[in-house]
Amino acid sequence: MSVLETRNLTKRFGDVTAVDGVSFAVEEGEVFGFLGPNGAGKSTTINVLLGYMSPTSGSASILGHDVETESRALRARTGVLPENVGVYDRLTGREHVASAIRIKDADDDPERLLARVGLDPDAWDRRAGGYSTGMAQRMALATALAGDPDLLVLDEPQSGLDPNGMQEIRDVVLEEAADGTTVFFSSHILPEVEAVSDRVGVMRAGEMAAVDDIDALRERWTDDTVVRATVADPPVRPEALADLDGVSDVAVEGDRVTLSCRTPRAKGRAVAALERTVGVADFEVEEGSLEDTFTALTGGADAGETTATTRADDPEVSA
Ligand SMILES: Nc1ncnc2c1ncn2[C@@H]1O[C@H](COP(=O)(O)OP(=O)(O)OP(=O)(O)O)[C@@H](O)[C@H]1O
Repeated sequence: MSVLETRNLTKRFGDVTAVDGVSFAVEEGEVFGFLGPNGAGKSTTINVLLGYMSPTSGSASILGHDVETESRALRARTGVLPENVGVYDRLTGREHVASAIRIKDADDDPERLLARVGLDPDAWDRRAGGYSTGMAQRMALATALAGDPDLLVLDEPQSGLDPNGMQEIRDVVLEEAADGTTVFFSSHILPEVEAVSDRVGVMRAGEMAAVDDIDALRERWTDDTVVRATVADPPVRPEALADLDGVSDVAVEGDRVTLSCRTPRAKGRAVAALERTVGVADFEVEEGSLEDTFTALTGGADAGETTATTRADDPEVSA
């Protein structure tokens, strides 16, 4: 069952089309990474999904509830960590979490939730007005977890956190997913998305540029993986290697061979072929990263529509 679904979702602000006919679905129990450069339309999509603003056209549903007409029902089963966390300065962390539990009509223990997100117990009874950004972020995540939601929507959950804090968020996301919670995780921090997501959707200039699982995206969009080997017993015959499935380029210089491989299997085949024929004394592998994928899909972190990169041979990416 799709926990979250959009159909041709469009949101305009005057002349600006922030979200332009976006359709995608998030399935039950998956962690869906939502990527895109600044201004791509991620927050607007999330605001429409949570019923904070109406779409100009198209529709969306969460947990079977229409986001426009049944936003109250869907919010009861959804935990949200918004992009800009607002705190009530005079309330303590404990009071914030207790209030979220009350609103959800749940019976969680506030201390258990605060401990899960790594907020220092010394801070639980201090006013949140004095919290650092990272502390407020942790507290907000604890409120999002109140009532054991079926869907967690996390908008840039790691902003303001140190590496330790980012690791804690990652752990919470993975624990929630293991528990069957569906997680919609919006972030610019690519390694974090890569570490927790089953699939990713990449927005660019209001459109969904691609939706796929991370491995498939990487395979289609990153540069070749490069294998650099020193062989034990030259000379190397480049023709034999170039014939291997998935090997796109071979360069030989004395006992050094550089192979460009389209797929992980091609990499394995190439090293095995070298070992069989001339022996491998040493080798290193340079993998294409998700960073490259992201750049290829969006035309760079700050790119607008005009500089975005597209591939004419990819049916999922409109040029
Ligand atoms: N309330 C608004 N009024 C007018 N334009 C808006 C409004 N909200 C968003 N926009 C515009 O819509 C586009 C998409 O913005 P949005 O905030 O959804 O992108 P984003 O992907 O979340 O970016 P970021 O990662 O920087 O938060 C931008 O061009 C933005 O300027």
